[in-house]
Amino acid sequence: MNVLRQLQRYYKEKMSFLLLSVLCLAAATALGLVYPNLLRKLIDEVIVPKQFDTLPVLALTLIAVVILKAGLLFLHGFFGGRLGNYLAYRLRNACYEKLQFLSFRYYDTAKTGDLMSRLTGDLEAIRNFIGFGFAQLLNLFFMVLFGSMMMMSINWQLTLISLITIPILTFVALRFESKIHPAFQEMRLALSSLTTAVQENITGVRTVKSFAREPFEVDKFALRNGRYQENQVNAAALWARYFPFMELLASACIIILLGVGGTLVIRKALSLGELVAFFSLIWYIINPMWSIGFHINNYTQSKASGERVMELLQQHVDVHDEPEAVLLESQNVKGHVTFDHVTFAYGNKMPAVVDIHLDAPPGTVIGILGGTGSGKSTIIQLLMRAYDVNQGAIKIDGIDIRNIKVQSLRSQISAVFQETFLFSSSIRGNIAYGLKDVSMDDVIRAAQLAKAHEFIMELPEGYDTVVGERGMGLSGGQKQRIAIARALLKNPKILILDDATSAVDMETEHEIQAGFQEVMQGRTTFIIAHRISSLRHADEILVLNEGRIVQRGTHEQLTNIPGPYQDVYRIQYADHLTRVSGKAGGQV
Ligand SMILES: Nc1ncnc2c1ncn2[C@@H]1O[C@H](COP(=O)(O)OP(=O)(O)OP(=O)(O)O)[C@@H](O)[C@H]1O
Repeated sequence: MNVLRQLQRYYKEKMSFLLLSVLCLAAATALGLVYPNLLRKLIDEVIVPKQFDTLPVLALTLIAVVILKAGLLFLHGFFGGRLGNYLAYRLRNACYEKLQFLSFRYYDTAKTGDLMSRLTGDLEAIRNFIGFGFAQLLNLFFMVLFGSMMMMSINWQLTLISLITIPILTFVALRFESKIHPAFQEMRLALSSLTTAVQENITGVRTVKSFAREPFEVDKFALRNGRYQENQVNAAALWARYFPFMELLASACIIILLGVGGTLVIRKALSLGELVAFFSLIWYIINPMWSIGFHINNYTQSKASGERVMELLQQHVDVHDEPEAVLLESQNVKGHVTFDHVTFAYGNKMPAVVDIHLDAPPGTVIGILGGTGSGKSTIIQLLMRAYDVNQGAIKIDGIDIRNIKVQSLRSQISAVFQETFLFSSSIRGNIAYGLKDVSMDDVIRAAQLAKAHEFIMELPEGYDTVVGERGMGLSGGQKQRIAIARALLKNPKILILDDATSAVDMETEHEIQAGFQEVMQGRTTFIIAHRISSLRHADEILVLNEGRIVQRGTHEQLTNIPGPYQDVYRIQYADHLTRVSGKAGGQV
């Protein structure tokens, strides 16, 4: 019950619903005991002595009991439903909130399909158990307790003899529980691997098709589907063995009761009415034993689900606000960024960046150039505090970013990445993402600066055009321009362009950059680019190799000294340089 106890904090305000639901069910169960008593009275006091005058009273009592019991069962369902849905609602919100605040480190390895199945299937199992299963499991106990007490009051010897197989039933049920629980855990894992396969396939459908990997994907899915099926079959085999055995034991109870009870009636040690009442009461013991498997199964499923949901909710958030963290007020932030000998490694890997040292006073433009995997994006990720540095410190206006509230830090930074994510909403909504009270004029101005306005106006519904999931229907360059407009509209103190213009042609890039010059006055900008043309106006350019800064300086300085920057410059400007030197040669 440990995990279910942990879940209590999500429904403790509605604990009264749980109590009411259990009470109503227990009362309905207790009321059910009136039936065998009525039967006994009917046989012993009406039918056998032929005293029919009490029949109407008995009939009316029966009707009243039926109505009352129905009312109690309704209330059990009502309170249970309210409780289960309240818990599911709270858990869903809590999980979603957790997902928002979990750090990038978690998402480096998280699987979308697995998370989706926690938020759907697992939550549903918990909702069912807390809403109904728990009360019903308790009710089994009440049924056995009330039933055996009543039977004892009629004839305790017959009760003990009839219930002789009950310990064996309990033992079998508990053994079954210990086997079905791991089987269910396996099943849930297999299901989440199945949903992960579907989700990844849909997300990466273009890649799959372009590599003609459909047959491979089908086989991969079939393999996982096979594993899921195998798990289902294993669980079904457990059930299949369990049920006949339980039936055998239950039937043994009935046979013993009929044999011994019948003999007692013949010897007049028991009345016929008592035997019939006994026969009806024994189901108060057998029925719970029958369904104990189902309820235990329900319990184990929700326990496994609870563990998976709690595992998500208890994930450590490694980037979080320190108690004394300060809030950055937009109007006071200058945007002075410093990296003080920063070193960082992802997990146990080799450091991705080593001893990075830089000073970017407000309004400066820092260019970062380097080969693939040289650590350019890592520098940016660290500045946004996606990860905490291992050594050194990053400061904004002299404050270590670990001492700044994460949200207020990120609200001062706008980043445009190489890969643009667009939400399935209108273009206007995408540009104004995360901002409140933005006027249409501001949205248009940002789009104009990002050179997106013209193509947006050509779309069927202009700024109200709804883009498909992940921006389907737009070209890579168009998506990038929308992302740039989004970043510009935020009006940040620090702007990061991480290969942000890689998907637009040189001419558009030039135009966008001209726009940047205008809006980036007084803002600190980091530009990561592979094209020298994007970096040449930077105040300082850092050249990275294997996580270390191997060259730094302005474009003019770096082109004049031999080194990687000059090499890249020569390659990218080969045509231009040949033309220039050709002209110079001709003139000589
Ligand atoms: N989330 C991550 N988890 C583990 N290792 C990572 C992660 N992101 C990057 N790395 C590793 O860190 C190193 C630096 O990566 P980074 O993304 O900073 O390079 P980059 O210079 O931006 O490359 P590119 O130009 O290809 O984008 C690489 O060795 C990369 O494999």
